[in-house]
Amino acid sequence: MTTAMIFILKPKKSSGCAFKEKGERGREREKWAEEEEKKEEKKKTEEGGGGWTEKLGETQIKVMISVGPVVTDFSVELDVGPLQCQSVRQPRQSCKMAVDTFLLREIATATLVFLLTRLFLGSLLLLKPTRKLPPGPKGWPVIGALPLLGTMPHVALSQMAKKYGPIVYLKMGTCDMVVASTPDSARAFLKTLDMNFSNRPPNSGSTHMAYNAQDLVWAGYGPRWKSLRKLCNLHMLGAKALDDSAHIRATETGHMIRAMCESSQRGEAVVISEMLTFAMANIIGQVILGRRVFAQKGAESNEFKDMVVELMTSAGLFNVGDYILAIAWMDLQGIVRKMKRTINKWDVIIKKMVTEHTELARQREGNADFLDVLMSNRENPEGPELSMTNIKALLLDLFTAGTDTSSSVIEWALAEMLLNSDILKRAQEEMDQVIGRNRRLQSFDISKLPYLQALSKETFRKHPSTPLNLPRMASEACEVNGYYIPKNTRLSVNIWAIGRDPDVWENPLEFNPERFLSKKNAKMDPRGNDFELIPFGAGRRICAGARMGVVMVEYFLGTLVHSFDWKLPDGMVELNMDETFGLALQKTVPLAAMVTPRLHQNAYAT
Ligand code: HEM
Repeated sequence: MTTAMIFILKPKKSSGCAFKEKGERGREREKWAEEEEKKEEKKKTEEGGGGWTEKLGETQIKVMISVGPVVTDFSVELDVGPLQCQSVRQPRQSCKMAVDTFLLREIATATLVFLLTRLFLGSLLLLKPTRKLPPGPKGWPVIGALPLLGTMPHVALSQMAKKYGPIVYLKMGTCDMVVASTPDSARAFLKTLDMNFSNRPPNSGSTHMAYNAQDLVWAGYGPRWKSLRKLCNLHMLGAKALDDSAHIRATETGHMIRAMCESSQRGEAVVISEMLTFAMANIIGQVILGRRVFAQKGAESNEFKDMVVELMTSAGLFNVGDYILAIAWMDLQGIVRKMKRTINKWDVIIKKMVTEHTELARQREGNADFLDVLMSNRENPEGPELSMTNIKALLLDLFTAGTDTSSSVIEWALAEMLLNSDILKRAQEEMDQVIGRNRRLQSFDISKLPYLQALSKETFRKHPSTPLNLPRMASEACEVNGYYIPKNTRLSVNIWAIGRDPDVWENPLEFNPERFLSKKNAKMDPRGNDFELIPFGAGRRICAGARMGVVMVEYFLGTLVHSFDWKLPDGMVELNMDETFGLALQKTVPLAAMVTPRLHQNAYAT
């Protein structure tokens, strides 16, 4: 009698064009995936697809094979002693049996029948007519549709949607990509198939700008992602945490409007993006590090702003090397070189922040900030441990996503109002009635300012700061609207096109906040529930800072509109409204404007 191990192996899933995950991240994801797989396995066995054995008697086992709805079974008589296991249900589990040569022959036959049946039925399924890819442009040999995207991919993809329909398929080098450009198609991916699209594809941005996806934005859908998101929600971005930091926003806005009054007195124009980035970075600095990161607006804060823009722009570019891995090393567009330069600068800043924070630990005793919380989670027995790299990567996420997105929305809103002074006047009149002119806006006023809320929504619609959402990836092959979506297909949702869709919005190119005062639209929630307006994406990977984003936009925009009259600098007759594409959509020419205080002078004192 001989002893043998029986393994019923599941065919290894193809990795498509995804990079292979390495080290800690890989192991962590594997563990999470295994648990998820166990749950899925049971479901799949019931739905069809797999093979397993059951003990029938002391010397007989039943082998069952299923592919789709078809189940085949046969029994095998064993010329052996008693079996040492009850059943072999999990494909990855092994079961030791004492078997003789006869048994080995039987098992070999059974395995062969299983594989042949699976192959045969599998190929029948492959021929099913439902495996039709969504329509899309043909593209070029080898590089596929990459050159068709140009420098304004959101615009090019929106034009393709007009030609091919709500879901467009593009072969991008060796990778598959689909783009959803209507509310219904976005819902199909981000809500109906949310779980299947809850991962982000690996790319040069996540590798070089997010410490190899060790952050929250690019983390694989797994325990570390869950833990980072929970910590952010509890201590920084959730409703309670935002209420707790209201005083920080109020103080920082005070600094900002006083600096603007000084610019006004000097007759200087205010550069909106510089001013807002300075204020927002200081707010985030106080929440995370317990201190402002810039004492004064100047060279240092402007350099910080340039770095945020650089990071957001290059991380959003379509890098040929991400789609044709064989030539990634050539870095044909020079994107990776630029990313490495930027991240090196960031790394110095973040390391300095963490070192200074550690040195001042004593002063914060009993008054922990967010970085203290993160540090205490480095050896958390109840969750995945956070490494120093995870913490640095998360800080980078929060400082970049937390400043550039909200400030660009506010900049676009002010630019639209400089083109249409009636909107500015109407917003000011509403605030004069509710708040008066003796004090400035406070957080609790916002719920009584429907026009201000409508103004924010209209800006989110026409100028979403993340035009193509952040990319997602299909974990498994699936079907959407009758089209076959292969495993590892990259998904972009054209939020920009949805906001300008004439089938959804009347006169979509017109900037008209009033559209959000009507019954149906007034209730529209930009935080992922109404797919006509999804500036923060939707589903389980929706923007972690959506609540903070809305608060920042409404509060800062309201304060700026209520506190000042606005006009273009003398001599400027036309306002440039061109966009520059990136992860966040920038105004190509930063907005500069002249401001005049319009409240009682005491209102600027605090
Ligand atoms: C107007 C402001 C903002 C806009 C328009 C915006 C937009 C977005 C979008 C579209 C996504 C991708 C969602 C998806 O895949 O479905 C995202 C993700 C994210 N955003 Fe924001 N964002 C804003 C503000 C913020 C703020 C203030 C923070 C934090 C300080 C933040 C942190 C994040 C993070 C961490 C993610 C990744 C979430 C995940 O993958 O689980 N965002 N944001």
